[in-house]
Amino acid sequence: MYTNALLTDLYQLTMMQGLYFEGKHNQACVFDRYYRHNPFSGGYTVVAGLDHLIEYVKNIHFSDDDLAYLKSTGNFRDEFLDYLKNFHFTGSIYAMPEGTVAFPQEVLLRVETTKNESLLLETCMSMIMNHESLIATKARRVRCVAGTQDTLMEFGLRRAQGASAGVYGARSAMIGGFNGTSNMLAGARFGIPVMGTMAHSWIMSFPTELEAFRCYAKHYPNSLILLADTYNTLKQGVPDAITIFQEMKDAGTLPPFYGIRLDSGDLAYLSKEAHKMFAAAGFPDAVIAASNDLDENLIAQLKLQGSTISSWGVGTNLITAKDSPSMGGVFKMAGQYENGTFVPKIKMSDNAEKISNPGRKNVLRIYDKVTGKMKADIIVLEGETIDESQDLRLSSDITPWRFRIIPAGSYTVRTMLQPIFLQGELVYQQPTLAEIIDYANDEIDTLWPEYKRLVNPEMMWVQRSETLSKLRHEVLSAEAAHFQ
Ligand SMILES: Nc1ncnc2c1ncn2[C@@H]1O[C@H](COP(=O)(O)OP(=O)(O)OP(=O)(O)O)[C@@H](O)[C@H]1O
Ligand SMILES: O=P(O)(O)OC[C@H]1O[C@H](OP(=O)(O)OP(=O)(O)O)[C@H](O)[C@@H]1O
Ligand SMILES: O=C(O)c1cccnc1
Repeated sequence: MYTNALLTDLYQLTMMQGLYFEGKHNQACVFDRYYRHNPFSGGYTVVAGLDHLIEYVKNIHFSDDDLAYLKSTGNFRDEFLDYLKNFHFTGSIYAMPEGTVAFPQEVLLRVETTKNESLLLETCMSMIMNHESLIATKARRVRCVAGTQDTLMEFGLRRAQGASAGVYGARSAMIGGFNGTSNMLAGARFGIPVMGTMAHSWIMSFPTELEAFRCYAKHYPNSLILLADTYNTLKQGVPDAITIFQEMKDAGTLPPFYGIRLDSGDLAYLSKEAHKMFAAAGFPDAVIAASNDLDENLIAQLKLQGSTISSWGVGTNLITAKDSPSMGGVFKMAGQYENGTFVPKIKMSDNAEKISNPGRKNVLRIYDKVTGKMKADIIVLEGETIDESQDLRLSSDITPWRFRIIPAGSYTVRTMLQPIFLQGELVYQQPTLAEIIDYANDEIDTLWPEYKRLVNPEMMWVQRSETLSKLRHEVLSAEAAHFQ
């Protein structure tokens, strides 16, 4: 059987073989994972994918079939393939927990291990974390406009780009604040509440819509969301739903949660009219659910238009992150050990934004002590601390004339990267999905609304510490000296 060790790019394996024959494969090094722009032109990213990444790292090894395939490509020598037989992860990983809100340029995850292990991890790690963080962020944007009371149902499996995207996307949607999914495999694997209504095919399978509704109510009297738009929503769907609700009310079987789903037409208008009709018939608490290519922008629009929808099915636009379909997280080397000494490394670029930060780093998050809201993130060298009893000066090394003083005693500091693996051992107590969801909900509350708005959000202040700026300047100058 092939394993996920092959879930990588050819060049990682050819570089690994090259380093192996050069005797450099076990050279210790440090890699950082970070990204440069928030997806959806938003103000934040919700970190997700760590659980999946841990499974991948724990299990990484080459099977006989993997090795036979590598040999068959003609690129790899027997001695290297023998070395791969015992390959496993021996290093350390530090990461922001799932559900954390994060910002461009900051280290989301740091890997300290051998060169070859770092190379092998890069592709799959990036794939997992880019995808899951993207979907969690999209879901959070939807939750932010839906408010805390509305129900959000993830309906995207049929439009997902493959099984993995559907299943892990459903889990990420939960981290982003959804209430449940229609995806049964995600429900089974992650314990996510499964939710759903019915398809148009159910309605079309009966001589009349009324019979379709009545039959559904007979089999599922406790979860009764009737799809009301198959023929004519206001002239037939809603009146038929009222007939069924009345029959159940008369029989004393009307469940506490009942209503309709709209899947076409003007959702604002139809929901308002349907609500009026339900209220007039004595069913003011009938739930109105809606779907149809929804996303955070449409939901915000529908709310502005006074829709009475309180349950939203969101599929395609969420599961494919349609308006921002990839997250550009990268994995860059920040340094390596040469003859026992750590040598910080930098990736140069003509584009200043793309020049990487050297060294072993962490992120310190500054919160207002009274409000608990986030004020800034400072990318520091590992081990750097901030004394909360001193004034804190926030200023960027790019625009040093712009600065802000945070008075002593008015702020708290939190270290963002937590140890996940140490010397190959998993040391992280993996939270349950329910715990991650609670944490993610608390995390988003640390942002003022200005950072969460859909359009032109405020950008979180992220800066390098003075020590890191100095190191970066030194490494940059030393590199530049080579070609002067
Ligand atoms: N009041 C509204 N304001 C803004 N957008 C809306 C409103 N009502 C619906 N929409 C959105 O408009 C898009 C198109 O809706 P429309 O009803 O034309 O869909 P449709 O799938 O073409 O309908 P049908 O299934 O009847 O062909 C959908 O994304 C839908 O969510
Ligand atoms: O619109 P999305 O956000 O992608 O949400 C999922 C969509 O999937 C279903 O439609 P589909 O036409 O596939 O099947 P149906 O016959 O059940 O409506 C459902 O009715 C939603 O419209
Ligand atoms: O249960 C539903 O209503 C549902 C599930 C998947 C896709 N669309 C709708």
